[in-house]
Amino acid sequence: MVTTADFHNARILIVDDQETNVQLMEQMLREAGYCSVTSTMDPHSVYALHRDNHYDLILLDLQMPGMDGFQVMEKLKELKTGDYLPILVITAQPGHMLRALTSGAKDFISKPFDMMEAKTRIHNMLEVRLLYKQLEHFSRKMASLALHDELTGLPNRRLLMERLSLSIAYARRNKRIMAVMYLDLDGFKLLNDTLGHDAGDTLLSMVAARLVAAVRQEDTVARLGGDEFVIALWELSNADDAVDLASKVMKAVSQPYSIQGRDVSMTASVGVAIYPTHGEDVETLMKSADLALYEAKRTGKNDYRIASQPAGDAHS
Ligand SMILES: Nc1nc2c(ncn2[C@@H]2O[C@H](COP(=O)(O)OP(=O)(O)OP(=O)(O)O)[C@@H](O)[C@H]2O)c(=O)[nH]1
Repeated sequence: MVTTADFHNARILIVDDQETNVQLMEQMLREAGYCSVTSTMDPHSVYALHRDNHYDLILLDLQMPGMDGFQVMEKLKELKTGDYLPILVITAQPGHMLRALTSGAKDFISKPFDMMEAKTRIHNMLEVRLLYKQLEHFSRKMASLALHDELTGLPNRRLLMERLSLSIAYARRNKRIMAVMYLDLDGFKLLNDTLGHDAGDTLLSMVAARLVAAVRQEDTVARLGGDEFVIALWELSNADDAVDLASKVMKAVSQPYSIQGRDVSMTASVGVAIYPTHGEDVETLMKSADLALYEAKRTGKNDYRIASQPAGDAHS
């Protein structure tokens, strides 16, 4: 829904070579409650102004010397943002209306204009533009939610799988090694039970930030849900790097936390699987890392284990 505040804060640009017209329009918009109104008398500046300010409405005079409104609209199309161009043309020539509409204008106001009609057309156009922006924002959010964990903002399982596939393909082609690190917090349930779910959420977000800080930018830190995280290590120089990284990640997690004014300690268990030794595809690598993690948990937690063999071979 578009609120009154959205309307009042809408960014409006007036483009007219006649100062009196600009003043009249500015006054009308100000009286109607619009707070973010700017103007230009130079049609050549509209392209750069809109590129930088993303106006919600451009009130465009069609007859201007040097560059007319039609040329301004052509130029604006070069922005190629796939965006809705919010142009309302103002013209004294009835013959220009159809041409303006087919050139990209969304609506028009005829000069001399009736105040009420002009205000209503401006309001209606802004409503469409603001709804369009909300829809865009919403669909971006939905797309991001489909691939990210809402609490921590980290990639979710789906995005992790995509990144792992890419990482394995890269390692295979370049004859490199990469690794999957599976991490699960120790005794997280107790923290939830004693300090509450909100404190648990805060800790999960803090752990996420520490994991991201502990690895390289090209690595992927994902949250699978609950207190389970997986790190896809894009490329390793040698298998020993995985051991160093497991220690580094565990150390990062086990630094004290301050949550709701209390000092909280937490540790993690880690299982590591290395491509190609412990698996040559996503599924086997994940399974190998999971089994190694299970081993670290079983033998006392707060420790890491490197997989011993590809997951599928464990039962053979
Ligand atoms: N605060 C919070 N808790 C969650 C969330 N998702 C899952 N949990 C809780 O996380 C806990 C994870 O359980 P476990 O991993 O089995 O518990 P644990 O105490 O860490 O056990 P170990 O791994 O054996 O050390 C459960 O209590 C879940 O209810 C969440 O988004 N936020």
